[in-house]
Amino acid sequence: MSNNTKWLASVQSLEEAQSLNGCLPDILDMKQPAKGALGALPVDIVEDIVKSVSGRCLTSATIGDLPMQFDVIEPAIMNMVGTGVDYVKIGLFGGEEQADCLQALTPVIKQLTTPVIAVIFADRNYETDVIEQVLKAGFSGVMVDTAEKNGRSLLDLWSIDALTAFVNIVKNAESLCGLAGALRIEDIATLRALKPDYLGFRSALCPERRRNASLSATLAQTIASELE
Ligand SMILES: O=C[C@H](O)COP(=O)(O)O
Repeated sequence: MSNNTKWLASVQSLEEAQSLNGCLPDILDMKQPAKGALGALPVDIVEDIVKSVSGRCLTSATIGDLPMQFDVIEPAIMNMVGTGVDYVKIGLFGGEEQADCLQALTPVIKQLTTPVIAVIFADRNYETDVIEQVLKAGFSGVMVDTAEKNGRSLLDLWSIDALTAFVNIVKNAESLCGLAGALRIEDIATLRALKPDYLGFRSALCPERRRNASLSATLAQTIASELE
């Protein structure tokens, strides 16, 4: 919720996390890109990374690309909370069950001390009041990302007007606001001008934007410098 846009880097292993020791992001995010947009890493790997980071930056972890069913999502949130991560991120993949699932999750999310971030997707369809539903459900932040990792970026899918409206609604609700989705280093200046709290990166950290490959600390350094 500050005026300076920070950055989030998604890593898929302890080795990748340690390769960023010289230029840690504001949020070190843990996910398994090969398993989807928000593919989950095993909890023991998340625990190892949280220990290795040891409070030098914030951490987040995703729970996987899961159906919008309370009985599936609630235990996955609790498992990830148990790792000691600073934020848990859950993807809202849309569909008829989503509104009921959000309602059922509300008391769980509100009583957790670990903040939970909702991720919506620029390439999914939602009820028109989805952001309001998310804000009411007690999430500490809302990110927009892309569900299909097919090369189309957030800026290919949403206009600047739509992004501005999103950032303003989320920030006016005093909730954290993040933008992600195959962002390119060249997009940083445009997106930063909208004043989101975070920009999130995976593809841009990887040589040739191959998000399942290993990330490059040099690309991470470039992103960090752009955001300085
Ligand atoms: O949360 C940020 C995501 O990891 C972004 O991944 P991406 O840049 O490959 O779309």
